[in-house]
Amino acid sequence: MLEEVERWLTARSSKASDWPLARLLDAKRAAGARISVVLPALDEEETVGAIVAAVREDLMEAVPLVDELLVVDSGSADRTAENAAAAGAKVLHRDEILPAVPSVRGKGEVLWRSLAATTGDLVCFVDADLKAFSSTVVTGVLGPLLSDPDIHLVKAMYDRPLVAGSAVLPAGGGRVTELVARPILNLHWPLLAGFVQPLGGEYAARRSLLERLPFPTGYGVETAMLIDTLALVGLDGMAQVDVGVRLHHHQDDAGLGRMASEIMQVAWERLHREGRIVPGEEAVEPHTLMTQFHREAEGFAPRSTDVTVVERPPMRTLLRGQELARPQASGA
Ligand SMILES: O=c1ccn([C@@H]2O[C@H](COP(=O)(O)OP(=O)(O)O[C@H]3O[C@H](CO)[C@@H](O)[C@H](O)[C@H]3O)[C@@H](O)[C@H]2O)c(=O)[nH]1
Ligand SMILES: O=C(O)[C@H](O)COP(=O)(O)O
Repeated sequence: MLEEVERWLTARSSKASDWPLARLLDAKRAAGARISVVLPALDEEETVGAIVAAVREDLMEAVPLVDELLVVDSGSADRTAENAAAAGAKVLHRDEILPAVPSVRGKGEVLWRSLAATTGDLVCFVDADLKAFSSTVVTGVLGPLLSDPDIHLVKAMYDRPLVAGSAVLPAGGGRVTELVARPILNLHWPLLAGFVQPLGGEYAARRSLLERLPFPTGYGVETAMLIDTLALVGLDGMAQVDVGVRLHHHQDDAGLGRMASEIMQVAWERLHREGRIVPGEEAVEPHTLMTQFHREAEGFAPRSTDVTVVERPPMRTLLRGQELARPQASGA
């Protein structure tokens, strides 16, 4: 590990219990900051309601910490939107935000759109598939931002059990993190090697940072955010907070393979932008049709999926000079 990372780990790591509510409320009042919590959600009817209810009850009704709670529906076919609204969130379908810009699929797309539909100076993102959720995830990642103006992005860190059938193994989750993202970051951005959960979906940031970042529309969004934030604010502008244990819905191996491809593309693209990959005379673009196999009665059947990464420009460039019509939300 680089010495700088060792120093950063000591200086910029904390625990959720280091950030009690009373301290955050004082800091929020002093800073005059508004706080938005955003959940990106695609077919999360089983879990979204409990997460919304916890944030609403603990951080909006019991105390005035969170000012705005938005679920962005990423095109769900189930009752995600209804359940989120019933639990007390504002709910917007991705197509209702910036309607003049046609939507594409993906998590990064809805995170990007959420910036145009929220007003918080601080924005906290939380995945909508978390089980046994505690609102200390939100207070934890807000803590360093509320108490230190030099911090711009705070990621949650946690243990990652792996649920396999009815068994819950205490570790082993975060397979793409361990097999793809961590090796890439260590190889090419060793300053980011101290992040325990670089891919985690629970983090908070200043709007002033988020609106300056490009957003890959899919699962490359967290990898891009770490690399681009490092370039914009430096390692000391980032922090991480231990929030305990995280249980979530696991994707199958094929889904994780496609996620890994997107993460690799986002990383290669940034190496290219940083001038670290110099193309030969005949540059060859990556082949972005990914072939995977499944067993059928006759043998292995190939299935190809387009894993092309689309990138949205920094929201600031889009909003500049434009009057944004804030969309009407369903639910509270
Ligand atoms: O097209 C999509 C896909 C996902 N989601 C939501 O995004 C969140 C995370 O998606 P999920 O499929 O559960 O991701 P993971 O397999 O858990 O992937 C991990 O790694 C990804 C890559 O960094 C991160 O985006 C995730 O937040 C992180 O949990 C969930 O609320 C999803 O409903 C969308 O809104 N739209
Ligand atoms: O962060 C990751 O590596 C992916 O979300 C996969 O996580 P899982 O192995 O816990 O499903």
